[in-house]
Amino acid sequence: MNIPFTKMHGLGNSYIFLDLFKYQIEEELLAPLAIDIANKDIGIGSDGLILIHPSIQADVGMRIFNKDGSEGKNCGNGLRCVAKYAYENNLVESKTFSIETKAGNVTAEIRGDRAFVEEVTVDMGEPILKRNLIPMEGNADEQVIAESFEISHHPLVVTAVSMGNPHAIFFVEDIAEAPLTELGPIITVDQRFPEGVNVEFVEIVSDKEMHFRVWERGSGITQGCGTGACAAVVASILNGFANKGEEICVHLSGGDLFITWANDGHVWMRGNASTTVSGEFYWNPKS
Ligand SMILES: N[C@@H](CCC[C@H](N)C(=O)O)C(=O)O
Repeated sequence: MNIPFTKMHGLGNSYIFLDLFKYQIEEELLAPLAIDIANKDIGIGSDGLILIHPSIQADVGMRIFNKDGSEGKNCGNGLRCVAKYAYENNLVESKTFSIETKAGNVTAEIRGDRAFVEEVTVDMGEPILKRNLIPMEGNADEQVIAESFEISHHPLVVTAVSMGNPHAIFFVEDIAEAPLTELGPIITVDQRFPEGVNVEFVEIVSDKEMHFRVWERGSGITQGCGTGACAAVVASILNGFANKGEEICVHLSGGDLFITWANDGHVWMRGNASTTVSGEFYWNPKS
């Protein structure tokens, strides 16, 4: 099979994008395709696969598959890339449009023109804080704010937030010393999170700025995670480290994102997106 693709990234969090406005791929091929195409040795190399597809309920649709072939419900960095692709490729008419995700519809706003989208702002909707909806085991209606979380003899403190996908946030004194490599792969599959979890370590610099590192569910360490940055800002406000209604700069390994948890409850994400290469992937599904 020859599969046309575009590789894009948001702050180094890279995905292979397939334009399903132009062709279709059978459903059962998507997970194995994600695994192969994301593999740097036999494929192209990326943190996963994203489908840009026609939508009935929105102007354009997005589906995201992690590197291990599992499907996520949302992807912040992917959304900015989808918005850039959709506008630059005339899939949408205006600079403000809706994108369907498995977690619901969001609204994207473009800064730039058809030749080059410079920046995208996304209204990510409201964070989900009820424990059973994150989901995390325990008392269904409670929120998970600064709760003791013992793992592998490490006495951690967790705040959990869903942005349509689950995030466990751990505040640390020094981001350089965060036990991401050691604990990321253990926490992400911890049974207290029945659907797994994206794991974030965050160092607060001030009420306007934080450092952030992530172990993504299904993909491992990545340069950044847009939904994770949103969740980290919500968690920092829930813990009293920052304020609602103020834009906060999140320093990810691959660059900066600007996040606001607005007073109406919606989370706004502002940042760039980049296109690196387009081509055809020659794929033998059986190999
Ligand atoms: N990198 C993404 C999130 C991708 C999905 C995530 N790994 C999950 O399984 O929930 C982002 O930028 O938000």
